[in-house]
Amino acid sequence: MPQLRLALNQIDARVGDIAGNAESVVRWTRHAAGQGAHLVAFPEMMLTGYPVEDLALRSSFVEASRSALVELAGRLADEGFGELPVVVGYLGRSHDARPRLGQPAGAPQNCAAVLHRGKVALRFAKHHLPNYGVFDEFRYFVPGDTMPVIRVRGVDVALAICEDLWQDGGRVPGARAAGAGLLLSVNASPYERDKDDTRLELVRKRAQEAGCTLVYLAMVGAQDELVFDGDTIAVTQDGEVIARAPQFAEECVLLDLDLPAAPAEAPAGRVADGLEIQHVTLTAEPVAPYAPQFTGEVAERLEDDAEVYGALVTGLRAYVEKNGFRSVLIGLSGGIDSALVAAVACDAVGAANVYGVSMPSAYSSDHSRGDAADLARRTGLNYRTVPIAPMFDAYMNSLALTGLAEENLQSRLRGVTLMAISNQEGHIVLAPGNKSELAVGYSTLYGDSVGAYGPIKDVYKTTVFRLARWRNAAAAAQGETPPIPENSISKPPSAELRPGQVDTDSLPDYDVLDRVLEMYVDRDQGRDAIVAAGYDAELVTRILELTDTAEYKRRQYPPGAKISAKGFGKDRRLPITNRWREGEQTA
Ligand SMILES: Nc1ncnc2c1ncn2[C@@H]1O[C@H](COP(=O)(O)OP(=O)(O)OC[C@H]2O[C@@H]([n+]3cccc(C(=O)O)c3)[C@H](O)[C@@H]2O)[C@@H](O)[C@H]1O
Ligand SMILES: Nc1ncnc2c1ncn2[C@@H]1O[C@H](COP(=O)(O)OP(=O)(O)OP(=O)(O)O)[C@@H](O)[C@H]1O
Ligand SMILES: NC(=O)CC[C@H](N)C(=O)O
Repeated sequence: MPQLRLALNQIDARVGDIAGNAESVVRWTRHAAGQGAHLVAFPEMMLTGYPVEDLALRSSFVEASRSALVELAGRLADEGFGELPVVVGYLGRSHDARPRLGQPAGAPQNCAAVLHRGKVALRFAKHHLPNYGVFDEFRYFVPGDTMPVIRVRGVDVALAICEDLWQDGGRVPGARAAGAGLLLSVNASPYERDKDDTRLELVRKRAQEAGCTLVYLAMVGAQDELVFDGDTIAVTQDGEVIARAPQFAEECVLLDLDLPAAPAEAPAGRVADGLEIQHVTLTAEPVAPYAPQFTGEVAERLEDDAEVYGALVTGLRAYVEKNGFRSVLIGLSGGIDSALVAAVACDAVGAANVYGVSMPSAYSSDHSRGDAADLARRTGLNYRTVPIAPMFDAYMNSLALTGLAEENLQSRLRGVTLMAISNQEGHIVLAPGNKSELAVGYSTLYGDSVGAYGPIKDVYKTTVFRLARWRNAAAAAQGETPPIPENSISKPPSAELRPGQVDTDSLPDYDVLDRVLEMYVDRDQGRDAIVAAGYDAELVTRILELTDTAEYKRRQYPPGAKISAKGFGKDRRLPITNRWREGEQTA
């Protein structure tokens, strides 16, 4: 039986940094070559990063990606890796896979190529384009119409790109029809809670359908709101997991596989969905001395809270680093939200790069100030106090505000103070709002909602509590100081904008609120369905109305890591100006 050593590079790419990403490909290929790999693979759109959004519509960017691919092929050969086939994702054009003489280069495509002996040996494009949730690929790309198969050391390897596995038809049955011995899919699949279980089931099912071993190579890292959790998987055609990479970590997964020999005659013709087989034999590679060594490791899965927390850390770290910052700034109230954000920030960029500011007003309780200072001591973040009372008094002398206007002024003075320190010292401001608050508009525009990035904007308040407890327990289990003061977790949440204020003055208990919001926001259920699930009709109407009328606030909120199936970003697009009110039509 022929044997292949695969090098599956579960790595990050930076959107728009074509030269830097090409450099990564060279560096990781060098490592793979040193490990005796026979076939090297990189994630979907490795060369450009993913998703490139409207950059795909700009010719200069598409052409830069296409020419970088050709240069990269030459560079790999110059560096001595020419005999090693390298599969790399890039942004291409519709005629790349099948050039048509005398015709323009065509529409943008989500492509991958096999680089070998200094040349682009094969190019192909994603056949199934995702166009739901956060994906808009019909806006940018036209689908690929070939079934790519490469023969490497006597094994026929069929190739696919991400969504090609998620939809029926196309490349999975195509791989079976082409008689492939291995199906290799390169991916950039954004994180959502529990998606690893869905992916595993999918990959198992598709391996059975393809009738061969299936290798699913994932991207890791983050881009704006999307987190890529890794989770590279290899399964046999019976669905047995033979390798699984760790979550949230860059890694070259080396895997030795015994695979069926390809038939003497290369497959040809059309297969599922009319895909035309594009077969390339990568001949005459020297057969290096080979002994199976990497039989596959199955990394332990993180439990649910650890996984969500890992996603928040990965998302924030990538945002800070990829945008050229080193440090972050947070208003510390002593409450749970800012405390969790601070803990995530310390894990993401190191406590030495986290700056916290306590900004007490006349209504700030002693325990709040004490809890903020305690958080700073526990984590080691940089801490200072800037009282807002003198600024508040100056405004009040000029404006004589009352009620909500007076309350919100405190929040806005804190926002201005944070942005002023950000400008002066170069830290980016983190907005501490959670998903429950964002849903019902429980935050002050240009006040506590200022910031560059909202690390917990897709985390419901009940999960905020759970994650805080989990993070403290994880620290205690390792003999470290738990970062979050117990008092920040146990006291009733309060905005402290007027004497004795608590969140439950304006909102239902978070347990109830979050369950209703999950039905409305995450599952798009209507008022009647939610009431039928056993919730008070009046309460449901109020929560839904608050949610509908807060769209304008959400649109002005900073980006932040998506951890749910439906975050307040590209996943949920609603009109701001919108007269539709759930339930009114049945009243
Ligand atoms: N459809 C629409 N499109 C565009 N703008 C719209 C709008 N509707 C109102 N607006 C504007 O929005 C303004 C109202 O929004 P905004 O100024 O935010 O004020 P508002 O939402 O009225 O008040 C802020 C709420 O957040 C609560 N809160 C909770 C937790 C923390 C904090 C904190 O600050 O630390 C605050 C606070 O207790 C209060 O209930 C209006 O004055 C109007 O200018
Ligand atoms: N006294 C304060 N000093 C510094 N920042 C503050 C202060 N009060 C409020 N903030 C900022 O405004 C944000 C919103 O306040 P809010 O009370 O909603 O959240 P929290 O205090 O973190 O959590 P909780 O809702 O559990 O009290 C805080 O997270 C914090 O960033
Ligand atoms: N990049 C892609 O094609 C991703 C789509 C796929 N359904 C996923 O979420 O994993």
